[in-house]
Amino acid sequence: MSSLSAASIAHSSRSASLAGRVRAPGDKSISHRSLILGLLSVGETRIDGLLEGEDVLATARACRELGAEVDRVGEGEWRVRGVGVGGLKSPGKALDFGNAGTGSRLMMGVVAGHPIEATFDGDASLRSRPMRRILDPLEQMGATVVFSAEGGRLPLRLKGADRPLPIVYESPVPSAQVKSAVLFAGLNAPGETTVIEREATRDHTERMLRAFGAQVTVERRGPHGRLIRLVGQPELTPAAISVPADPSSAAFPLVAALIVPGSEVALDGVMTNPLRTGLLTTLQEMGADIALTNVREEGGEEVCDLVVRAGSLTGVDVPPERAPTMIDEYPILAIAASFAVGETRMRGLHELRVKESDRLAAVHAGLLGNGVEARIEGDDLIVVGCGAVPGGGAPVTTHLDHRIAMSFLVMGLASERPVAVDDSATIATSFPSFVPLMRSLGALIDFGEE
Ligand SMILES: O=C(O)C1=C[C@@H](OP(=O)(O)O)[C@@H](O)[C@H](O)C1
Ligand SMILES: C=C(OP(=O)(O)O)C(=O)O
Repeated sequence: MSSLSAASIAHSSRSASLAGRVRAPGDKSISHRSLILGLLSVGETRIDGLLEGEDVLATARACRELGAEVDRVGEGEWRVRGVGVGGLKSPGKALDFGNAGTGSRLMMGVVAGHPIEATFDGDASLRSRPMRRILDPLEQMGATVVFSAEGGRLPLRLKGADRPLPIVYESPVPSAQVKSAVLFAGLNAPGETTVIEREATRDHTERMLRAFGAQVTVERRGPHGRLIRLVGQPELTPAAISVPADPSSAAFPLVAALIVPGSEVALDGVMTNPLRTGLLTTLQEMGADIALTNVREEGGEEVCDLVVRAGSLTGVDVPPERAPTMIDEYPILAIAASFAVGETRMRGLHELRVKESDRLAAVHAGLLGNGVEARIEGDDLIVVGCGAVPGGGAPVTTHLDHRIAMSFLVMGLASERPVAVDDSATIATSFPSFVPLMRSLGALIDFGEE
């Protein structure tokens, strides 16, 4: 362990049964979009339950640079006084999005639809991620890349279109970020902007645009796809947004409760938008004891309280078409799968290779190191659970990836020996309260080497 930087090493150790009732922080996707739609409306948008993670804070700073007044008035309570579609100004300095794919890509769409210029930058992880998938449609709409690193990567400077063209765009990748960037650019284009997706991805942009007064229609297209139409140049009116708890963050205490024997944990107000529930479906197929109680609506989304009890799990086959509904949850599913009896095959995970890290490789390496049999076949990850407690004991390299850090810290709560991650600071990008929340349930997580 001596090769790891001491500052943010963390480790988790085998814990007694977890118990309690907690609420995961606000949804990251909705938090980014709340600020951006606030910027694009005229008047005051009031946000409650905003995720105050590093990724979202970078979006808040970018909104200020582009002309909005953005104020924090209490814990998770924010006010945005926007400038309206068409009213943005060029930022005086580079927009630094840190680790955030969503913030940077959605904001590229916003800038592309305005006659302004902005430089986008980020950390080493974000600088390595592909941006061509976003730049291709935005160039078709009239935006220009003034400069970029190799392959269209960050840092890059984008000049927005003087008169953005409404386009019909069929995305070659299943990505809510691509869809949202095109729709945000289309807001300032005359006429109808259309996005066709072969596989439906999270629809928060569509739902929230409607809540802010834009005309958006959605049709089914093929067995899994959708066609989305947006009428450009609306006057967006501010909305009051109550951000529901993030299912992608709730996934960590959820899986911890399943694998630590004797646990019973309640997770309050978890969003159950059907395009985000792939992990719940999969865990239930594995035999997990998860009750969905008190189903209700919050902030235009269905939410419920989950009651989770530890128990045995069985390996399953996860079909590729489910990937968009659980794309960020595969690392923690792989941890659940290592405690299950039998093989879990997760199919069609090519998109995992271009997240904050190559998650397919990072998960595979972490599992092997900690004594779990796993293999990669093409785009599939196969985890061979033997129904027993994994050995643990090996340090995990997180590659600036918050979900790798949290997943392996969960693994250590039920492994024979502690599991350490080399960088827990990265967790603050999406779940700054992860360690205290997990400790409040009884999880043994500590900083430094064990
Ligand atoms: O639109 C969003 O809020 C997100 C979309 C997904 O990315 P892709 O669009 O690259 O699949 C997801 O991985 C990310 O955490 C959040
Ligand atoms: C992929 C993720 O986020 P982003 O693309 O916004 O960096 C994530 O949070 O798992």
